Amino acid sequence: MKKNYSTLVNKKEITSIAIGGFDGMHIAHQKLFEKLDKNGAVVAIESGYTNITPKSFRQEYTNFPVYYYILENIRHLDGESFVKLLKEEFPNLKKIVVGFDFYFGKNRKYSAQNLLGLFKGEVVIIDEICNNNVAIHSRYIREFIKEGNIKKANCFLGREYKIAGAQVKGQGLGKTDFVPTINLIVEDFLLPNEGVYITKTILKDEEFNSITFLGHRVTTDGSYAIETHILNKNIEDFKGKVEIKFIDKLRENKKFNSFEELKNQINKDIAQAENYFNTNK
Ligand SMILES: Cc1cc2nc3c(=O)[nH]c(=O)nc-3n(C[C@H](O)[C@H](O)[C@H](O)COP(=O)(O)O)c2cc1C
Ligand SMILES: Nc1ncnc2c1ncn2[C@@H]1O[C@H](COP(=O)(O)OP(=O)(O)O)[C@@H](O)[C@H]1O
Repeated sequence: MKKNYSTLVNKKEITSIAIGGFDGMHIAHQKLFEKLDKNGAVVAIESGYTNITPKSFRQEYTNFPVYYYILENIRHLDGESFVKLLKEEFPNLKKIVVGFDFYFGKNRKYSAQNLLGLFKGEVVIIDEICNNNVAIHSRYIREFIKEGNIKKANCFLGREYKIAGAQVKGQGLGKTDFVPTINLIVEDFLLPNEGVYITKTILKDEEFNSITFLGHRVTTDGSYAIETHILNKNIEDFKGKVEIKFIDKLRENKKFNSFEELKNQINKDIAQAENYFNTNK
């Protein structure tokens, strides 16, 4: 896990910044961060639409401190005022790093190229970063997650897609009729589509191999649930924060004619997940 800047470093010490939305903190974003010096910082402009790394979750994926600015508060600025604001915020700023498609100011009128004339310091513009000729962008990662294409999403992220939530009470059926699961409620994060996933689950900083079901429990009460079963471990009444890292999708959600059929399928899912973990140690 990366640093947690609960108290951010003094902005006067910052000499370089990377600017953007940075939802996902994906591979291309990390390429920008590589151009920062040791007193670098990430300036994350919050659009309100971030759902891969929502709110303050971006800090987890970089060692540089992340400063958040609300897009609504700065989108009206002209080029000079935007650069002036950056200079006021970071008085010792010497270098700005942005990508080829960075636009800012009123009506996104100003481009990365305009920064070269506006900022009296070094401006680094990163060329488009691609994976197999496809540009890496958070909008594509969102599509992959939504369609359950976790492998592709992870490939663009450069890590496993992770969501966080809080434990909630389930139907109480898992333990007796199926397998025990931790049910959770997730806010802000984009959820993969309905189905069964090979996952890792983090409980109180400890990571466990797991299998996770997301979807409407069409075989039981029909309600939407996110529930994770920790493999080969008995977890008694866990309460608190739950994090889930997605590895791959196993199958779609399905309605079974009996609890017994669902239980048989769940056992098969578990065997498949175990097989994955045994062969990918
Ligand atoms: C690995 C796994 C796969 C599951 N697959 C399905 C499914 O395909 N269809 C379905 O209706 N419910 C499925 N469920 C959800 C069960 O219906 C659920 O675990 C059960 O209703 C118990 O819920 P509870 O934990 O709230 O008591 C699955 C659960 C797990 C753990
Ligand atoms: N594929 C990429 N190649 C180069 N730079 C990129 C790429 N994706 C984003 N950037 C840069 O990273 C910063 C954050 O961009 P942002 O718009 O938040 O990313 P995304 O396009 O993934 O949503 C911007 O300066 C942007 O120009």
